[in-house]
Amino acid sequence: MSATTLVEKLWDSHALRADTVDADLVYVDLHLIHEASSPQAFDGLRLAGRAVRRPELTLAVEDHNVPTDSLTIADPISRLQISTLRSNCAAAGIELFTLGDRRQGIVHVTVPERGYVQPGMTIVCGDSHTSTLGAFGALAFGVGTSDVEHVLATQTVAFDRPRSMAVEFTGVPPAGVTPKDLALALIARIGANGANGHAIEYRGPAVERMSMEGRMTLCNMSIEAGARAGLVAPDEVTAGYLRGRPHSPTGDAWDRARRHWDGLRTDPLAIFDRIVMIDTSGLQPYVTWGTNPGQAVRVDDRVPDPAAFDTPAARAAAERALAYMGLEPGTAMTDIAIDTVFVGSCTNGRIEDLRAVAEVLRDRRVASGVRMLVVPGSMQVRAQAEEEGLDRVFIAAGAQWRLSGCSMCPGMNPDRIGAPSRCVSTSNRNYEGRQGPGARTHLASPATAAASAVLGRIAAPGELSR
Ligand SMILES: CC(C)[C@H](C(=O)O)[C@@H](O)C(=O)O
Ligand code: SF4
Repeated sequence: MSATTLVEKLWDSHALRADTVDADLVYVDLHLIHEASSPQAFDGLRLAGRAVRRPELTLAVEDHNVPTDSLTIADPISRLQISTLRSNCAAAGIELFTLGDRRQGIVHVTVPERGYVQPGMTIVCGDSHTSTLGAFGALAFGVGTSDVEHVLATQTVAFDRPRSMAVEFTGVPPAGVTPKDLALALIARIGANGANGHAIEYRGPAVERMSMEGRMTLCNMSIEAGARAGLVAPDEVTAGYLRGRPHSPTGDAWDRARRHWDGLRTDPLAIFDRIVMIDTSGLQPYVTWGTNPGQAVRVDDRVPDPAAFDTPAARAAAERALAYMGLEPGTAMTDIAIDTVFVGSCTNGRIEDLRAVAEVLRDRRVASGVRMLVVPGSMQVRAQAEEEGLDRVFIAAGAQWRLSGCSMCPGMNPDRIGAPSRCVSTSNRNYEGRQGPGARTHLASPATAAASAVLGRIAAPGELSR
């Protein structure tokens, strides 16, 4: 048998190879749904007179439209989205983590935390950042709403086989350089479309040493490089994370699962369509200056001059981005004043992220005139943070400590910011108006966001080292 990559192994064990049509038919082990992308899918199902094929392999979460300061949904559109999800799930017998439930949170944070996501699985959700779950050595990808309907009806999805790309992170990252910085550095290097059509396997010593939380951050951002999925081969770190979670296997089933997971790796002689190598020992914290995640520089660098870009398209994109962002070429990133800081999202709303923020904020204050929201990625993260006393650090510093949800990441709930706000955000998207009409977003790591909150301007975590 020829040597294969991990993605090929997962694909071959779940896909019916199509000879006559363009796409393969992939069996879905776990289907996740949320209120923002599922209503039309259920409508379609009803119109066609079909039932949900495998409700027990489907899980639903309320996350995009929920408020994070109250259990009451005041906004009528959000209320409708949520009540629609509730009635669809009740009618189909689908388990739902509702607002107020201790299992509620952002789908990509709470579901893996509960042990549902295991190596070797195929997982889809009508949400691009489903790639997060590839951190477990699963093939996890986002699908459109019409695909959600198809999965509900058949437990399969038609999909083109992705091309394979290896991203190898070597070396040891310097202090203050986090998985988010690795992701931003990668996208700055290859561009926001650099991995189009590919599934990225993250490898190398820096990934092997990374926690599951860090691997999820990395896989989450794969989409922002244009990739369809990102994944990491399962290892001891994966098993250590999964052991004892509510839905992890136990007893003999655990032993069998471990043996299965051991085989889930890329063969030594397997060939990737593309390989990118990045030495992490030379990296610094990154922050975006523009309106796509690839428009990023080191925090200690300057806003670039559009004239310096290679192609007319890149020059035009940079000019437009700078106009929207209200920035002048040559300005030091650390001279850019900010008024909002958002810590949270499926990229950086996990416990390690909150610990990193608390470490910076302890015995310090958020600068006057800066509004800072700290929003746990799940209610379990919230409970854990409170057990560790992190909430008290945030509140003492003057930040707001919230319930869980997508919050300020997508501008789809009350946590919106308006023009002319400038926000350092730990989320993953910075296009025009993403966090609210006219809002300007600078993507960065939790540590960078916290340092920026304290100094009232974009700042590197190292500027506040103790
Ligand atoms: C609303 C949802 C479909 C969307 C996505 O697909 O990613 C959202 O989560 C986002 O981050 O923009
Ligand atoms: S936190 Fe942001 S990126 Fe993640 S699922 Fe919610 S809206 Fe999408």
